[in-house]
Amino acid sequence: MSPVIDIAGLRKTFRSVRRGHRLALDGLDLTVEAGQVHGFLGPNGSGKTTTLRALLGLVRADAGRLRILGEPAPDRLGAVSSRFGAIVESPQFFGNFTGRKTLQLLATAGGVPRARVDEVLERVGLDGRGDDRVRAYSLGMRQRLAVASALLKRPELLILDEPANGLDPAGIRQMRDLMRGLAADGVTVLVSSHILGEIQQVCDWVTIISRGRRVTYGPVAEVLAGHGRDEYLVRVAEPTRAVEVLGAAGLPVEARGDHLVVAEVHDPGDLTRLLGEQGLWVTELTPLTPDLESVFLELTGAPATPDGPRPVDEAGRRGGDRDGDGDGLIDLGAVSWGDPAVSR
Ligand SMILES: Nc1ncnc2c1ncn2[C@@H]1O[C@H](COP(=O)(O)OP(=O)(O)OP(=O)(O)O)[C@@H](O)[C@H]1O
Repeated sequence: MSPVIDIAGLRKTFRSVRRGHRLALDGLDLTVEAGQVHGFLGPNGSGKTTTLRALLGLVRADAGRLRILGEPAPDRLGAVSSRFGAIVESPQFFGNFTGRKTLQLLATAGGVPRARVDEVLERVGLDGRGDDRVRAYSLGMRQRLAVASALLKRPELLILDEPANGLDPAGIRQMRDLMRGLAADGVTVLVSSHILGEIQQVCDWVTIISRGRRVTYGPVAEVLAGHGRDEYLVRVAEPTRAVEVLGAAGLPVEARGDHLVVAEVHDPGDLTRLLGEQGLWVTELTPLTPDLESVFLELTGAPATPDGPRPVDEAGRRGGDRDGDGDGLIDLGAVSWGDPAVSR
């Protein structure tokens, strides 16, 4: 089966008279197979949003292959537009409308039966709040409303750009549960995020990019294992003497609290034998697996920072909302229907 998203050699340079040329994508590759919950990670400015915008026909790439659901993008997006949903821009909602009314309007515009509105409200956990005005929604609820709108057409693929940005821990957890639920329903999800702990919990695959290029990809567990440094956490009765013994054997060792961290341990049996021969009995021995945060830092040279694109609806609050009362406009294009034509 062909990949759901297949991007190869994608290049994009932004040219501006004032700021000159900026290479945003430098031959980027991204492959997402059906059924994956695929994390798309990279530092600020590494090209994640530009990649997604190019895929959706919102920006024109200079070179490269873009395919979505087997069709070349952007030329044949129309043929598959009913099969995917995307939240890549900042959707703005009209604050005076209820969540339900908002979705009903979007359903009508998209030719979706209105009965579907209740289903998606329930799917994103807004069923109890569907009759509240959007202006009373928290940021997390607005994010979930945006996801609900993208789900109206029962997409088999959902593309989410920074869905957890700006959310508090409870909102992040709800978004995580929502993505897990979608995955359980068989929806393929491509999600970009800076919140790597979340990605590690939710995604089974990951692609990490830096400066417009892919630097690693694969199943999360494999990517983490591939960057392990054979480190072990050791607890031993006489740590000071253990440091001497291990150091003399050429193993890098450092004290961490009342434990030792020993690196370059290819066989943990060697470690227990070395210490045991000196009468130092190991009471605890735990392999240290790197987390996504440390792998990300190692590969990109940059920490994952949370100040990415504006979260859902904030654009409406900042710029599109002249009287400052939280009313934005419903922007059908912002919540992409998989038809990039309306978003341009
Ligand atoms: N419309 C534009 N005009 C000029 N430069 C742009 C434009 N859009 C993006 N860029 C530049 O392209 C590069 C990649 O930006 P992009 O928004 O794709 O990165 P990103 O990985 O999504 O970053 P973030 O996580 O901060 O959103 C950056 O240097 C950015 O400044």
